Amino acid sequence: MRIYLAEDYKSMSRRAANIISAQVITKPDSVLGLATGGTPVGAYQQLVEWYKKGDLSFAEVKSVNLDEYYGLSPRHEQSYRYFMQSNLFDHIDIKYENTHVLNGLAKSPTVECAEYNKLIRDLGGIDLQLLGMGHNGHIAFNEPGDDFGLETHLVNLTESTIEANKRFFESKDDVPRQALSMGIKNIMQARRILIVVSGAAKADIVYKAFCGPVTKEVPASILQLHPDVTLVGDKEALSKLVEAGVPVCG
Ligand SMILES: O=P(O)(O)OC[C@H]1O[C@](O)(CO)[C@@H](O)[C@@H]1O
Repeated sequence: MRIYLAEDYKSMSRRAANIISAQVITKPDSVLGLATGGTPVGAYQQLVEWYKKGDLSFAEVKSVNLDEYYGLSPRHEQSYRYFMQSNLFDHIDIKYENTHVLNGLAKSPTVECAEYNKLIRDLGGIDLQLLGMGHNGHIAFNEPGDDFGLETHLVNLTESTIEANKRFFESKDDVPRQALSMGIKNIMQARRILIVVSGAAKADIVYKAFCGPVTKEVPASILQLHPDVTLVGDKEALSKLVEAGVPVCG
């Protein structure tokens, strides 16, 4: 695993965007696994900036997103489809039909999830998977205790995730209680993984995930077993790793 320590959120975002753009430049038809949440927003802004300068094209890129709230329409401002359009897709030359986000209004979550697994396989798998990490160690919406062997599935969100995400909604009651999410198995099958973390509130869970035991109670800890993971974080989020003497690159 490579760990990059960045001075602040902006340089963390720039480093993450560098890794994504290197993937796209070296393989223009890459399949990118994309993430939502607050942390990757800066990396998406940086990619848009480089695209606008003419340094980067996503014309052949295909994308699959990690997750979507179950019950939200893609047009809902807090849906992850909406997030991806407004933070990235609407500003670059990726083709809409090459972008894939789970359908939060699917009548049958079972069918939707099975089709998504098939889609990922038909695309040839994910070249680079971008991840954020929840305060309880979740990746995508794989919550503590979820089976590591699961593929895309319907998840009941934990109280801690609902609490953390209520900032995006008018009230806590508006936060959906379920989501469709890629499973740990889909994530671990990606060829490369890039995980971004920011802020002091993530320091403890980052330490547990990367220095603690691999356990279902900390879903991100499974990443210790992936052969190609890059962790990019700012000083605050990586502080406990640094204190423990884990080697990091600047
Ligand atoms: O980057 P943030 O906003 O801390 O979110 C962390 C994680 O939580 C989620 O937003 C889901 O709650 C994930 O998509 C993300 O990886």
